Amino acid sequence: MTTLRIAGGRVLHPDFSVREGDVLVDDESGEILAVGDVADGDATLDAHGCLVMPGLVNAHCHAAMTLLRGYADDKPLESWLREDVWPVEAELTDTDIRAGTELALVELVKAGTTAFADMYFSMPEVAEAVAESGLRARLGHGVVGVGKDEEAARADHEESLDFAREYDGYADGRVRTIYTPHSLTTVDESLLREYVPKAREAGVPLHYHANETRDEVDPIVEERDERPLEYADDLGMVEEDDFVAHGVHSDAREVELLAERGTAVVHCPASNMKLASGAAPIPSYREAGVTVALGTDGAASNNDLDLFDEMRDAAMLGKHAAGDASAVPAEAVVEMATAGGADALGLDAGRIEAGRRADLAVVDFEAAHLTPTHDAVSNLAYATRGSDVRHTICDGEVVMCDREVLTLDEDAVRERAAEHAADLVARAE
Ligand SMILES: N[C@@H](CCSC[C@H]1O[C@@H](n2cnc3c(=O)[nH]cnc32)[C@H](O)[C@@H]1O)C(=O)O
Ligand SMILES: [Zn+2]
Repeated sequence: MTTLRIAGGRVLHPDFSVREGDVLVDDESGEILAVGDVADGDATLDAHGCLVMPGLVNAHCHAAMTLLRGYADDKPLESWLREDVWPVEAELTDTDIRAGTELALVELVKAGTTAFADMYFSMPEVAEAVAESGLRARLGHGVVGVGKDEEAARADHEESLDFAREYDGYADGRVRTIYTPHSLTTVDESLLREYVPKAREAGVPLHYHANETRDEVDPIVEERDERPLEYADDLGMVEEDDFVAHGVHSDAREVELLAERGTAVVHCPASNMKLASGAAPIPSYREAGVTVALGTDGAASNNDLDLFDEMRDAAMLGKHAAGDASAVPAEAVVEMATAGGADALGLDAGRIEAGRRADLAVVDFEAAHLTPTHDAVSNLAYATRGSDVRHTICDGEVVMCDREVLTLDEDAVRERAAEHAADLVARAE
C-alpha cells in the first residue's frame, strides 16, 4: 500500500461542517483511509489555503458535444435538435467523438469533476478516453428511433445493450454502464417493451431524458391519458438504480412515483434555461425524498461543463422560479453536485469519510472573489469557479496537480478538438 496525504487544508465533511484537517488516501485501492488528524503519508499533496471537497459529479452529459459548443444557440429543444444538432451528429466519426470527449475530460478534470454520466455514440471510444483520463463514468450508447426503420432502430438498441454488457467494470471498475434510450418520445414503445427487460436481465440501470419540455409531455398525456413517468413505469423504466435527466415538467404524482421507486433526477438548470424548457420542481423532489443530482447536459446547450456554474444556476433558478429566496439554498446545491450525483450514479463517493472512494477536488480559496470565508459552503455555491480548483484526485490518483492535467496533454487535446470541430461542421454544410 502507498498513501497520499492531502495536507494542510480545510475539509468539507458529509454534514457540511468545515474543519481543518488532512485526508489520507490509499492510492492503490483508491480508498479514503482517514480524515482529520492523520499520520504521515508516503507522499504529500499541499492543500494550504484550500478547501478539500468531494469531487463533483456531472450526472448528465453528452461529452463529445463540446465539438458543437457555440455552433447552434438560441433555439428551443425540438428545432435545435432536428434542424441543427442531429444533421451535424450524423457526420460524426469515431475519431471526432474521441477528440470531443477528450476535450470534455480536460474540462471536467480542470473544474474538479471526478465522475460523470454520458449518453452518446461511439461509446467504446468514450470508454477508452475515460480510461486514459483517470476519471470515473457511467456510460451508455444513446438510442434514438426517430428517422430509422425498424431494423436500424433495433440495431441501435442492440448496440446499447452490447456496449453496456461488455464495458461494465472497464478501466479497473471506473467505467460502469447504463442502457440509455434517448427519451420517451424519440424511442418506440414496442422496442422499449422488448429491450427494457433485457437491460434488467443484464443488471444494467436505465438513464433517459424525461419531462424535459412541454412539447414532449403534452403528446404523451393526450395520446395515453397518463403522465410520461407513469407510462415509463408501465414500461418498467422507473426502478431504484435508474436516473432520469431533467424532470422539468413532473407533476405531484410523478414526484411521488420517483420517491417511491428510489429513481433519481438529474437537474440541468443551465440547459433548461438556455432552451427555455422551464424550471424543475427541485423543492418538491427534495421534500418528497427524491435523490437530486446535477448535470450540465451537453456543451452545446450550456455551454460549458463547469459544475460550479451549475450549482449557482440551480440555486438562482430555484429561487427565481419559487419566488422565494430560501428555496434551493447553498447546502442543497453542493449536496446535489456531490453526494446526490454519487448516489444517482451508484458510486460509493461524494462524501469525504474513511472507506469511501477517494474522489476529491482541492479548491484554492486564496482568491479575491473567495475572500472572506464566512461560510465555505456559500462560497462554493455562489462564488467559486471551476478554475479555482487546484488539484483533482480520482480513485486515489492525482489527475490534476497545481492545475496541470497529468493524464491528458491539454494543449494537444485542445488543438485536436478544434480541428475535428472545424472539419465536422464543414462536412455537414
Ligand atoms: N444513437 C443515437 C444517438 C443518441 S445520443 C443522445 C442524443 O441526445 C441529444 N441531446 C443533447 N442534449 C439534449 C437535450 O437536452 N435533450 C434531448 N436530447 C439531447 C444529443 O444531441 C444526441 O443526439 C443516434 O443514432 O442518433
Ligand atoms: Zn441531454
